Amino acid sequence: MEDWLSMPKVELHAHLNGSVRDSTLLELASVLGEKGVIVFSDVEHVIRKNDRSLTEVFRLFDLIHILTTDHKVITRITKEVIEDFASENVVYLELRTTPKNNASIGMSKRSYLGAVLEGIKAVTAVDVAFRPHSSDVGSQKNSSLVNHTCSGSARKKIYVRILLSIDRRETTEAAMETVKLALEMRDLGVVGIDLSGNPIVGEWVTFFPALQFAREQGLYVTLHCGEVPNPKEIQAMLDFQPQRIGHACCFEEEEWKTLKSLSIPLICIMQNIL
Ligand SMILES: CNc1ncnc2c1ncn2[C@@H]1O[C@H](COP(=O)(O)O)[C@@H](O)[C@H]1O
Repeated sequence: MEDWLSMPKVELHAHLNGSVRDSTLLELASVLGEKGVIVFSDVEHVIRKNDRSLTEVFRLFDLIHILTTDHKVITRITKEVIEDFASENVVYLELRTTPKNNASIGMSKRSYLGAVLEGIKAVTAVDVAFRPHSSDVGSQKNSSLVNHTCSGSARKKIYVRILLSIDRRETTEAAMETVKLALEMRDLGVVGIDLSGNPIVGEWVTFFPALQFAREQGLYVTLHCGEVPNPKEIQAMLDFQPQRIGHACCFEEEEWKTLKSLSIPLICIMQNIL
């Protein structure tokens, strides 16, 4: 394990709310428990549990979203997640997250992303290089997001890029809003769009217009694909030819062949197996 930890790594499939420390989740749950929003003893074992079915995983995400839906908390978890990956010697981190609208607490997709960006800026334990869109390379915006040491001594450095996720529960309009936000925030390091969420929910036809628009505008697209057997959707996703595909654990032989012939990189196949 120590060899793995010391090795420099790239992390291409980290979901922000899927990477929160258990200790932070328990702390947040305890605060909400004290406020009477949730019953702590009902959720403690859900957080502490290790092996989960896909259904349990998505139930846990619903719980995590109750615990983390607040700008300050989003900023905090972003900072912690980056510092945790850096401490494991991840040198390049693609962090994906689903921008959320929640009018009851004054949260819009834009303000959610703002809280994420604040979290990146708040990292102090390591230097963060947060590359802007190529047209702005070398500009002030870039350097303001890189932490420097006064002494000049070598510090750990992590490159961070953001992907905005479309949740499969979302409508075409909501998906389009996320893509437009990604375009707007491109010079702040948003490099692409991800399609994720519970694989038994939603239809490809709902997300296709937004994903197509993202691609036309030059954003990279990565798709969660084949997490459950769904040959029609898998074919449509392969026809789309995204930059990356995640999971693919229910691919049939022909689908593997197509993936290989199209040279689409596959990421995160182990998550489902483990
Ligand atoms: C197990 N495999 C998976 N398959 C599909 N979607 C997944 C996932 N793991 C995570 N997510 C997606 O990431 C969200 C949590 O992070 P954010 O709120 O976006 O930061 C989940 O709600 C789900 O939409």
